[in-house]
Amino acid sequence: MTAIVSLRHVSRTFTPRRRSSTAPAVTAVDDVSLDVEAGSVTGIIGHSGAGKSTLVRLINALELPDSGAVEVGGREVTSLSERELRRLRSSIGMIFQQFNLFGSRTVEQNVEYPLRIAGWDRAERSRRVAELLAYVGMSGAAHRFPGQLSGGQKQRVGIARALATRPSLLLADEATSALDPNTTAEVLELLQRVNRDTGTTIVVITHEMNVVRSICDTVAVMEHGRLLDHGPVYDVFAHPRFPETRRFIESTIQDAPTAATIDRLRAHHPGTFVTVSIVDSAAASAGPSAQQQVLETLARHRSVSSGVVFGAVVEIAERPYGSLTYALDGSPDAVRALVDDLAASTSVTVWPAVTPDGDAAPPQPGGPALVTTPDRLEVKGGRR
Ligand SMILES: Nc1ncnc2c1ncn2[C@@H]1O[C@H](COP(=O)(O)OP(=O)(O)OP(=O)(O)O)[C@@H](O)[C@H]1O
Repeated sequence: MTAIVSLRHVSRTFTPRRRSSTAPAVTAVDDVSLDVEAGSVTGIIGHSGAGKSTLVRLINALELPDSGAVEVGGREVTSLSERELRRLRSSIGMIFQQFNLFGSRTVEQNVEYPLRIAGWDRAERSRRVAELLAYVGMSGAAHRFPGQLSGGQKQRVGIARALATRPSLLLADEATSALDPNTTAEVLELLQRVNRDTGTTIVVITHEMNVVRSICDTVAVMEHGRLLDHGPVYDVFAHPRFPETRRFIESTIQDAPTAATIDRLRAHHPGTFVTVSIVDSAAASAGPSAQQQVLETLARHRSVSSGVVFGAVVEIAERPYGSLTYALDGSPDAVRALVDDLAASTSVTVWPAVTPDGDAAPPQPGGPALVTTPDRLEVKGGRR
């Protein structure tokens, strides 16, 4: 794999313009090293102020780093002349949250604009514009003005315009943040199609993990200018190293039942509740039904009866991710042995047991649950 963008220890600090200002300097990007692989869809996720837009401006050379190296297409940006910088900028497609279309020009003229700047002749321009509008499903709106379009349609035009000169890199800065969920899904699908059809590398800047989960194959999490987790999307979801990343994941996926859900389920199901993770285990590649078969076989062997009471499984990067929760009924020793069997290959959460009179034995419902993994045994805290 080759990197189309390579950042090495890049920092950018903004100092107040006026000497008299008491505002502190802000390090918007702080010692970031990151490769964007050619042909990938890479997500950069972070809250407002994390430094995402500054990172984008460093990639398209609208900002230069105070220290570190930014390489785009194999060329170090600080070594480029003003003319080369302009050429680099125009070779990168950009789409924006607020679309940035010319309100006084038609859809067709908006898409044609970068081709004019790049010096394409009239016949070529008109062929290319027709092709692009057909590709984004906007042929019927060629003579309309942006003010007559919905947000989703405006973004389709924005994408057509960004692709006009066939850039190898497309930067999408919060491209779906102004759109409703259905329109967001349509625009993300279009971006994914662009990536698959043309091999264009796409860098998606977002504060929504849902966007990352939908189309990215790699993700970088930013906070206070620093890069936290970074890697293939599935790996970051499966093994977040930072609590901020975990919180982003929880904002898009409920990958296990909450203690309150467990309490509700107990009203209908007896037995010991265990939540078995479908992450990074053999079952993760084979899917939830394979995991269920494994559990049923082990349960029969231990004379424990089992039934699924809750499932939280989604697909990430075309692999299943989440958990299944079972009610296990059998002697305490047999259940314990079964949990040990399961924990040999994946992470297992044992929810507090229930006493014969129906109350949860200590620890109380909502209290700690015992988590067993192949290499650790720990008590997991409180209500989630
Ligand atoms: N030109 C500038 N001058 C001074 N401070 C700036 C400048 N650009 C960015 N900053 C500061 O740098 C920090 C990071 O800003 P940046 O816009 O890169 O974050 P972001 O993650 O894109 O946030 P948002 O999603 O709100 O745009 C913020 O504290 C911001 O105020």
